[in-house]
Amino acid sequence: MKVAALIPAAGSGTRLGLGPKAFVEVAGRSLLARSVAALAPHVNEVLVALPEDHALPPGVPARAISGGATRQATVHALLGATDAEVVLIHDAARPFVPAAVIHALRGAADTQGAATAALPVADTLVQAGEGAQHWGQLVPREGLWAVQTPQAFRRELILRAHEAARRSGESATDDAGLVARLGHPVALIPGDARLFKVTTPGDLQLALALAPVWDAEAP
Ligand SMILES: Nc1ccn([C@@H]2O[C@H](COP(=O)(O)OP(=O)(O)OP(=O)(O)O)[C@@H](O)[C@H]2O)c(=O)n1
Ligand SMILES: C[C@](O)(CO)[C@H](O)COP(=O)(O)O
Repeated sequence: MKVAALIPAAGSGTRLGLGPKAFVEVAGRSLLARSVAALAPHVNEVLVALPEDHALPPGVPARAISGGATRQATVHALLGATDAEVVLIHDAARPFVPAAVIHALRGAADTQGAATAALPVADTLVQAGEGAQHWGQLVPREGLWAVQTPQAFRRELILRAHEAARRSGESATDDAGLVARLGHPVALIPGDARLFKVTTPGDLQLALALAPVWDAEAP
């Protein structure tokens, strides 16, 4: 069965403030290069979507297309550029991807069609009340998970979910959410704290601290 890794990397990195985020380097390797290197050994092809005016850096073993105006549009373009039966969709902005999570997702996609990495929420949650920064109502955290990537799908299913969203004009912050909207179950696979998304300057500091440990453990 042909499996593809699809890596949306076309974002502008506004919150990080260092230009297109996928090209930002952590300990000598870009976020994009790290994500590709983590997924490539587990799939038959790697496809990345880049900002329109950017080329794939040398030495990154992938095929590149141009992304869209939103993450959802970018993933839709990636889905149209592969004929793989199973796809692993993974944010370039999550550079540390444990192999065990990839294996678990692959298995779940084969048996259940759709699966995402996710972690049970560990903090107290509150809905802000009047004024964005005032305590409103406590949100019980039991049963709540924070969703990560990779997310794994039978391509036919995730493509159907994206097409349905296009037709209805709906958007979602991730791909598993679009599948759930079809009424199809999505398996929650325990992710990993190291799969955090590099979104803000603070996240980049965490990535810089983790990289030497991660690189020392890499096979
Ligand atoms: N039009 C877009 C927007 C986002 N992404 C990708 O989706 C992932 C998650 O998005 P996010 O962390 O929000 O990245 P940016 O959109 O670059 O960040 P910001 O919102 O701060 O601009 C990233 O790998 C990003 O490159 C994409 O491929 N195409
Ligand atoms: C796909 C995602 O990483 C799952 O948590 C997340 O929804 C992306 O959100 P962003 O607003 O594009 O950063």
